[in-house]
Amino acid sequence: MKHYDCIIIGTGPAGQKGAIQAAKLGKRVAIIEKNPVLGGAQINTGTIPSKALREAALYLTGANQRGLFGATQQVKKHITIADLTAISQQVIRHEWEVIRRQFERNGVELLWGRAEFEGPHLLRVQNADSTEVLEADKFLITVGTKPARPSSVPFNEQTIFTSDEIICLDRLPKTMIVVGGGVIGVEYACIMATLGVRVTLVEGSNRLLGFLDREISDAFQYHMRQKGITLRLGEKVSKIEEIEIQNGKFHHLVQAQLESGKTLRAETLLYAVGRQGVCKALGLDKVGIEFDDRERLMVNEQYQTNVDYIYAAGDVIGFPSLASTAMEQGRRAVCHAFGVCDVGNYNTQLFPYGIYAVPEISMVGKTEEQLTAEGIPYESGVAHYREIARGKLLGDDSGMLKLLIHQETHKILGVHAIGTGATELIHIGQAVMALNGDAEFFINNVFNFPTLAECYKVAAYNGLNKLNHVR
Ligand SMILES: Cc1cc2nc3c(=O)[nH]c(=O)nc-3n(C[C@H](O)[C@H](O)[C@H](O)COP(=O)(O)OP(=O)(O)OC[C@H]3O[C@@H](n4cnc5c(N)ncnc54)[C@H](O)[C@@H]3O)c2cc1C
Ligand SMILES: NC(=O)c1ccc[n+]([C@@H]2O[C@H](COP(=O)([O-])OP(=O)(O)OC[C@H]3O[C@@H](n4cnc5c(N)ncnc54)[C@H](O)[C@@H]3O)[C@@H](O)[C@H]2O)c1
Repeated sequence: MKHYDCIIIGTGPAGQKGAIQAAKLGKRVAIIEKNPVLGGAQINTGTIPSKALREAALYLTGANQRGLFGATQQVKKHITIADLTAISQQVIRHEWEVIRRQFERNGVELLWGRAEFEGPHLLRVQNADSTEVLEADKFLITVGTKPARPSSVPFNEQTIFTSDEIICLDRLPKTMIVVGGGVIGVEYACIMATLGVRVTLVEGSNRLLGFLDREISDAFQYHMRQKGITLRLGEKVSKIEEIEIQNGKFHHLVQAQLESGKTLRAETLLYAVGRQGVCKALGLDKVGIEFDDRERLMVNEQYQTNVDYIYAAGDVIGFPSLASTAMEQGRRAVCHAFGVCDVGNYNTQLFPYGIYAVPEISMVGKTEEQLTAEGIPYESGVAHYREIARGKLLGDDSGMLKLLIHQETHKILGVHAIGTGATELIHIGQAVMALNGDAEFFINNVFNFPTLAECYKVAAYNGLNKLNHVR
């Protein structure tokens, strides 16, 4: 029987970074993957495909150029699904290769098959050709999640689908209903609307992306409506079915019945109401680990499950369920497993959110609503892209960046941005916050010009000027 120092289950971002970290510590490490491709949701169905589709849509339609050059910059008149998928497949293939080479270079053994615990320290790996039982001192479970697929929804992969299948559509529909206004729902609604698809988005709560600062989510909802997206907020879908109507000729449509009595019809429907774990298949009863009703695992601050030699990281442990945080969790879990304590301070509250909608949104730290609820005195400082030279050059007149500044200490408590480059811009604020910086940092330092980073200066002036009147 082969023996390893560490076995990692799943090659998504949490597994990848955990495996490389274990190899760098000189450990004998194997990583197991049940799918025929590497990279998990990050590379194959989630982060990279959706972001590649977004880039392709923005480029081919010229949507990111319109402000400055007018609406005539469309690169291609009739955009086909083949144009879009060609671009994302190219990126996906490149990413597979990057991961494969990283494993090879670092001596990580890659084994293909479905992993299942057989007993303490024993894991069975089964594929179409063979079954093998492996032994290890430590394990890291990074099996991720899959889209929720209730049996009441008649999924057919072509007109009623989840985010796993949207990237395999064989044609661009004229109309789409998106059920769920979480990050997946809003990102795809924006991409499709950019491509000229008429989108109706149904969200159960009264507001999209309720974790965002209210001013930003209000601005975003305005943008979505401006793009022609119909928002049905505070509405729940009670029934989804395929129907056939005769209107001169036969049309196959999808019909969504809302609890309020409304009926929606479209050519296609994306169902994006959250994700579900895959722990049932792991044989966790053999090692004494339990999971919750959504098949998520509980871990402590070191990412240990209740069985101390079995760790878990990434989406399988729930919030915040991001590729970015999954990578760091995987690395930290392995460091702890092998007694490496010097992994640097990590403020688990201070990770950024990047939402690749159109426009981009990003945030780090607290929102105005949270600070108010916690009784923390703050002032806001705002910069609008239209008053920043780089914003004008980019043709983005509606972007903005907001700093939340402590009224007494001037420390930065939160940064919120919407507009071009928001997901990159946020890291300047994140670094200043992590280093316990204040608004004066932005005033007293010189930034490249013209850049969007100037927003930080303008927002700091704006906030500090307001505070001068409070003294
Ligand atoms: C549409 C979409 C867009 C997203 N966009 C972003 C984004 O822009 N930014 C961001 O940070 N995050 C984004 N995410 C979230 C991100 O993709 C996930 O947080 C991340 O992939 C989780 O990584 P993971 O390693 O935990 O699991 P996964 O990436 O899900 O990988 C788990 C792997 O484990 C394998 N596996 C499962 N069970 C077994 C088993 N029994 N044996 C062997 N292998 C097994 C699976 O096949 C899979 O390859 C997005 C997600 C989706 C769905
Ligand atoms: N850019 C990014 O970082 C990014 C992008 C995509 C996905 N993700 C990750 O993927 C995970 C899953 O995303 P998601 O959007 O599927 O889930 P989610 O849980 O974030 O959102 C689901 C939404 O559906 C709504 N909903 C539920 N039932 C409904 C019904 N019957 N009718 C109408 N609305 C209903 C909920 O109110 C909720 O707003 C997230 O946790 C996120 O972290 C991240």
